[in-house]
Amino acid sequence: MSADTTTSNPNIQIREIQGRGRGFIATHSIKAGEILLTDSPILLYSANPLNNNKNFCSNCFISLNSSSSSSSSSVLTCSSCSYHPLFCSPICQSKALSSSHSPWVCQALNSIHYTSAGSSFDVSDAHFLVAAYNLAVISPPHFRILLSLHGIATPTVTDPGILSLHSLISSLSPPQSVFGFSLELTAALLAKDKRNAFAIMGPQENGERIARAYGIYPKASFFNHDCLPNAARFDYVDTCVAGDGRNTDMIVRAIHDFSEGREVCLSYFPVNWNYKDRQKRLLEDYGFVCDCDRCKVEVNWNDVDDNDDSMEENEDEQMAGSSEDEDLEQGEVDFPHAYFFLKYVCSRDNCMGTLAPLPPSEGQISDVMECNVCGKLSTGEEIDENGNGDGVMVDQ
Ligand SMILES: C[S@@+](CC[C@H](N)C(=O)[O-])C[C@H]1O[C@@H](n2cnc3c(N)ncnc32)[C@H](O)[C@@H]1O
Repeated sequence: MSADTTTSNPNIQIREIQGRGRGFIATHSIKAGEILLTDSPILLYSANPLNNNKNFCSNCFISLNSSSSSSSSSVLTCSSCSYHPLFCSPICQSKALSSSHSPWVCQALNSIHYTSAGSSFDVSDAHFLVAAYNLAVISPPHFRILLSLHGIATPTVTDPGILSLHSLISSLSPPQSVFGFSLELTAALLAKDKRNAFAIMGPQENGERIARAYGIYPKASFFNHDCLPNAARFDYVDTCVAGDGRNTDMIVRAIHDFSEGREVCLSYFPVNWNYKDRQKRLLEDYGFVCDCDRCKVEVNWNDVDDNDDSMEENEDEQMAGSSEDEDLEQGEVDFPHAYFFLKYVCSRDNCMGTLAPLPPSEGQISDVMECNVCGKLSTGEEIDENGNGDGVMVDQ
């Protein structure tokens, strides 16, 4: 099955790249902050479907306390559900009841709700499978796209986790579709999810950001990984009009200028992860050994094997010593990518988000950087929403 590899941005194109499958290549020089891709999910499912629904709309995942959503008095529910998913508006309720929360999904999630305590399956994986088998019925073209994404299951499925999830879905009498229902299909779907799902992060009441939902994005799934990415993804789940279906769109922007012919890469996790954790995650969840420029340097660090904070320590050493020419030279050898952390990693405590400039305006690159985790806008100093340098930190 071939995937649709067209994009609406003529400056990037999906191509086959040796040893990396498909990926995005810049077909023109790219400007810092440029919007490279806007993508809508073909499938969304809650990160915590059974316990954490009261704060977010179960359809569009906007915060029910957000100024963009309806007031809490008009929050709607599904009368058939014992775990009470909530909807931010009549539009979301009606969309959900005919798609993501169809009668079969409703019945399946209720059943999972009753059987999940003490069971061996992962509830989030179970919810993904319910959403995916539902997609096969409500939107076969989208299901075909899901099947065309990267990720294959082993020919003989023996993984106890997959076997138990398949038996659970089987007991829920999934609706019939042209794609059928089989252990192989269940395993393939789980592989697609593992390789391609993006977490949609949003702030909780205490300000901490958690994954509210996971989404499969048909175009963004073609971004390969680099431990020093040149693009970053932004989501604005609480800042759009509830029910318009666009607040779960993902926007990918260039972090800095780069030239035609370069591959456009995201980092699949926060860039401050150390070498060992990065390699482990990439091998276990994505099936490859990373040999990017940063990994080629960090593989030689002595403390790579036994120090979990190796990257941070080397970075601190480099920054602390940078006033001395001699130390700087040594730091450049040990950690030539320190500039990335100084320039493109958020300095807010415990944030570690990636910074990219706001989109260029009339060809002019913006000097306002936005953090893709905490949303802080900054230039050299903190600035407010209107771009004024008054020392105010802006939460979004
Ligand atoms: C989200 S998909 C990216 C698109 C994928 N290359 C394709 O052909 O559809 C993730 C998969 O791409 C491949 N990949 C991503 N980054 C890579 C890298 N830096 N080196 C090698 N393979 C990579 C791995 O197979 C990974 O599981």
